[in-house]
Amino acid sequence: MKFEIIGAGALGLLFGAKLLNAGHEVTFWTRTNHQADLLTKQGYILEESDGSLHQIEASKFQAHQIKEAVKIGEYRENDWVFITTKQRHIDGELLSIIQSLHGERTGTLCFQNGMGHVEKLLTFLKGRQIYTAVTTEGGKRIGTERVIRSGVGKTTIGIVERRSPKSDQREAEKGIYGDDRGESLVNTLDIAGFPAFLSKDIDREIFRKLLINAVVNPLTALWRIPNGELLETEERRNLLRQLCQEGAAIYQANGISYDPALYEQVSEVCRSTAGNISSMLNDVLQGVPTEVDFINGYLVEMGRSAGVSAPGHEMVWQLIRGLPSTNRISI
Ligand SMILES: NC(=O)C1=CN([C@@H]2O[C@H](COP(=O)(O)OP(=O)(O)OC[C@H]3O[C@@H](n4cnc5c(N)ncnc54)[C@H](OP(=O)(O)O)[C@@H]3O)[C@@H](O)[C@H]2O)C=CC1
Ligand SMILES: CC(C)(CO)C(=O)C(=O)O
Repeated sequence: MKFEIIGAGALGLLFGAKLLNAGHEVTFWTRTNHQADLLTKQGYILEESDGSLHQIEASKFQAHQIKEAVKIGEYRENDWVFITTKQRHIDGELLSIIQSLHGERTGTLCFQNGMGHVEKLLTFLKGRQIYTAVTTEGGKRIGTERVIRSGVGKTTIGIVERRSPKSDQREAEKGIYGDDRGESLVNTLDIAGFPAFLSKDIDREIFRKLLINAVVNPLTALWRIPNGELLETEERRNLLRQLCQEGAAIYQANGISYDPALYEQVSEVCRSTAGNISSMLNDVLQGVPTEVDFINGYLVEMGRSAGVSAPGHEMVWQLIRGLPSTNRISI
């Protein structure tokens, strides 16, 4: 298969490496010319979860700056465009560039945590197949030259539909080739080494992950602790419980189904990813903007529109937004 990967960060490089090793064609589209140059000169290293190192030879793939896509990418005969940038990178400019990478039967798969990007994609890429991946894979990028797979996760994909009365068109598309295409991607990912599943109800997975991220990410980022340490004290567990309860009330008011054993589910994620630095803590430590607006911010707005207040989520949202980008005070 032919893959275009937009965003050669942690997740893009991880998926790209293993798809290349499985014999697929991969082109990386980077924000800067500098990164594309380095990748095409030196390749990069994948450090697997068992510590083994795999050199990804530069001769095996292409890498270009995204701005080149309009010139050289127009209507390529590709199978999939993977969007592996952060939420905040998906703006009008990127969306119109993404359009030029689509051939007749290209599918789009987006990997972002949080909410907001899907609606943008559905609006911009009208008539295209948009899939979402909900993944618990853990990728960490070290410079341009190395990506670490911190844990083997599970990747669930599904075709998304517009959450508005205009859903008829998407339903029709799904009927034509949606599930076949998804199934073939799931098999490809599985063979490449990513445990993958096709969901007929991807919204359920998306909302399940949204709540997990809304509870784990801001608290780990504020307390600067790995996920597992959230369960260590009564104070931390109490706040975890409060955020779960508020999330459940918001979902209930919006008619979104959720697992009643939410706290246990979140605790299980903390245990199974105990050593992980959450993506939000990682962003805070690197001094780059977090995805809190698309996670807790989104949840608070959902609550407001249904008349449900969520003081805990509102507070952690604002606390994260207010964090300084560097530690300026030393004693
Ligand atoms: N890492 C993980 O394990 C997981 C991540 N996710 C989600 O996946 C998404 C990506 O995460 P992650 O890979 O960690 O993020 P990274 O920050 O590592 O990667 C994002 C990449 O996108 C690039 N980029 C930014 N703007 C553009 C653009 N206009 N065109 C092309 N590339 C661009 C960035 O380039 P530059 O560095 O030059 O700015 C960067 O290389 C996030 O939404 C995250 O929530 C979900 C599950 C797990
Ligand atoms: C599941 C969790 C919390 C794992 O770290 C995650 O998705 C993240 O860090 O963004």
